[in-house]
Amino acid sequence: MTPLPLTPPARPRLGDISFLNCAPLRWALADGGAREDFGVLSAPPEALARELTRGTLDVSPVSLVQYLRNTDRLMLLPGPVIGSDGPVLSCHLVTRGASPAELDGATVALSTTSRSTVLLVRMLLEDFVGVRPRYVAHRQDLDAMLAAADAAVLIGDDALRLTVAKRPGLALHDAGQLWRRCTGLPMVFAVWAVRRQYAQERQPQVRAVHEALAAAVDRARLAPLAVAAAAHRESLGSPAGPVPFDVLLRYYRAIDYTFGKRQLEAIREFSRRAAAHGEVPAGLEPEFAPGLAPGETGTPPPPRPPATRQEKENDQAHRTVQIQGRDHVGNARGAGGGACLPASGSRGSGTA
Ligand SMILES: C=C(O[C@@H]1C=C(C(=O)O)C=C[C@H]1O)C(=O)O
Repeated sequence: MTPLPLTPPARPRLGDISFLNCAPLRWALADGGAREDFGVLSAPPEALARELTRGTLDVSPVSLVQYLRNTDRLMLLPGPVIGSDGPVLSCHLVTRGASPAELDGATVALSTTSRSTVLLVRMLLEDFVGVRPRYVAHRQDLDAMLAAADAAVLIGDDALRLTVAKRPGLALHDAGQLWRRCTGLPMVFAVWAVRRQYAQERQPQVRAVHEALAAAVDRARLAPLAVAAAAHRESLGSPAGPVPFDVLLRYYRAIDYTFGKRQLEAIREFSRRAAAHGEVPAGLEPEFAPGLAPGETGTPPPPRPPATRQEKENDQAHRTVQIQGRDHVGNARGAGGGACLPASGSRGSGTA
């Protein structure tokens, strides 16, 4: 008879993005009682990617670009993802009123907190609009970024707060919405990745993490009011001030944790474009942890609320784009190079 181990196997060590985009999962893991099954580290995405590749975390959400740059060490969980099928509300190109087409030769400050959105915006500007800005990496601080540059790309709670704060003269261009307009695809900003070695040696643990996350996504979807209330309480502790409850309700209708066929297609499209820019290796194919079949994570999201007049107009504009010519990585793009992008941003009060 094999003796029982004296100590139980170490709990899987999970990363948790310390932004409001993961508040629904924090709430649901705690509410469902699964939180105690894991060791959890909450940190910004770039710190989580560092810890995961160093081996001090086992499974973590990481920026899509960080996954694509580390496929030799990481594998994918087939869900959840942090994505949006349209505006995401928390990943913006911010200008002083300029449209993307007016940024040729301009300086754009790129937040060092982001890996995916900063590359996404560069690809949108260069591949779809056809402008060539100059880029500077900058700590995420909007005022300092706009003092040093003509435009800034920022993500997370700082960007979400901008969609509610009235900042006269500023135009917000939602990165999720721009990508959707230009490609017709959802955007996947972050994925849950597992260390390759851990995925191979600890299949039952990886399965348990995946199941707990899928159950958390389901639990959060069924309780939008409790989720928004919990996120609002979290935001009360921030020096930047609370995010209103109704904004959070809207935010969690925009954020989509689903990992289905369209998200896989979106990852492939992003990866292909990023490779054409020399930012990730060419020819990558997403690889899932052994034993975990890709499929939809959780139940389908609830139907979207009826479109506003503005959204209907945007949609109409998207449908009437004439596809003409090819961009420099060989993709069809709209007439005039930037036809899938709006002529000007929404000034002062955000895109939502
Ligand atoms: C939607 C978001 O997703 C994120 C965007 C990331 C990026 O741009 O690299 C990384 C992780 C996620 O936090 C957000 O932060 O607002």
